[in-house]
Amino acid sequence: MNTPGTAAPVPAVSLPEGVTLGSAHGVDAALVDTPAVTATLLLDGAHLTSAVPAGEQDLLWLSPASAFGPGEAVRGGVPLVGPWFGPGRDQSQEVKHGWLRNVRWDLTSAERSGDEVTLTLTSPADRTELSATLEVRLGAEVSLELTITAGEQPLELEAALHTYLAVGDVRRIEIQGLEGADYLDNTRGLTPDTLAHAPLHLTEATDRVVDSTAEVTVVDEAAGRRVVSTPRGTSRTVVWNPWDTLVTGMADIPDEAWPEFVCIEPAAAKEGFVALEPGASHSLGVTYRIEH
Ligand SMILES: O=P(O)(O)OC[C@H]1O[C@@H](O)[C@H](O)[C@@H](O)[C@@H]1O
Repeated sequence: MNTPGTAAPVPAVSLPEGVTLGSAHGVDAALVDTPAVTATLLLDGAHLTSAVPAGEQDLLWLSPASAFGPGEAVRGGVPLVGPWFGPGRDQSQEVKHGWLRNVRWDLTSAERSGDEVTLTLTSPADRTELSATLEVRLGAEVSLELTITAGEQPLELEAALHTYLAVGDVRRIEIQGLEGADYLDNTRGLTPDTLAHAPLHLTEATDRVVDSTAEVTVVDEAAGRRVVSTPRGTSRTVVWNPWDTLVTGMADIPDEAWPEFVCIEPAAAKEGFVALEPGASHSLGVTYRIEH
């Protein structure tokens, strides 16, 4: 077995042209480079940290101050949240957002069709309360599908794809698709509220669990693009940015970097959790498309 960051891991699966196993940020990673896309996926947390469709800027933001390595929660990209969200529905969990992002995953398949690559990873077998599979499709569009299967006990599953979308300036984006939806405001102790019947513009620290399964479009004038986020198998969409007020308490985001991202998180969270009988599965996914 390799020590992360010292040598390329030996692939247990055959890798198509355009996919290599190597190192990124000092840890083991699957690296994708085809005419359609370049991407980096860390095996710690099955964490997609970069996805650059040809001719585009990175879909994803990654903090220059992020930690990397076994057990670390990477700041940016697409952290996998689950099997609970935040502190859990009863607020009792010490590890925020669950453990999926803190464990090492196995790359179990890498396939290429044309210039599109699909990577499949599985959660470690010693976590028996559930097994999880992440399928990441990388091409002109970027798609993730997280499937969770309960172990021998019923599982009240919360999960999210905690995507950090890179934006030109979060103060100038427009978020379309959530108009009129109910939400819980996590900056006000989960107070229930309702979004206006108008596109959303962020003006302050925002942490909202929105009761919506709709497609969301982030209109990013500063970057000259729109990012369309199409969720599947979700019950909620979380919108988060710490702004200048909350970023000061976060060691892994430089104080001046908060305008560079918005988290739009397809989720099954809070009362939108999924009740799984032993052995039953649920899939939650999202597809990203960049438009001009
Ligand atoms: O710092 P973490 O654990 O990655 O979480 C970041 C944010 O993630 C969001 O999903 C939560 O709604 C926020 O409350 C939280 O602050």
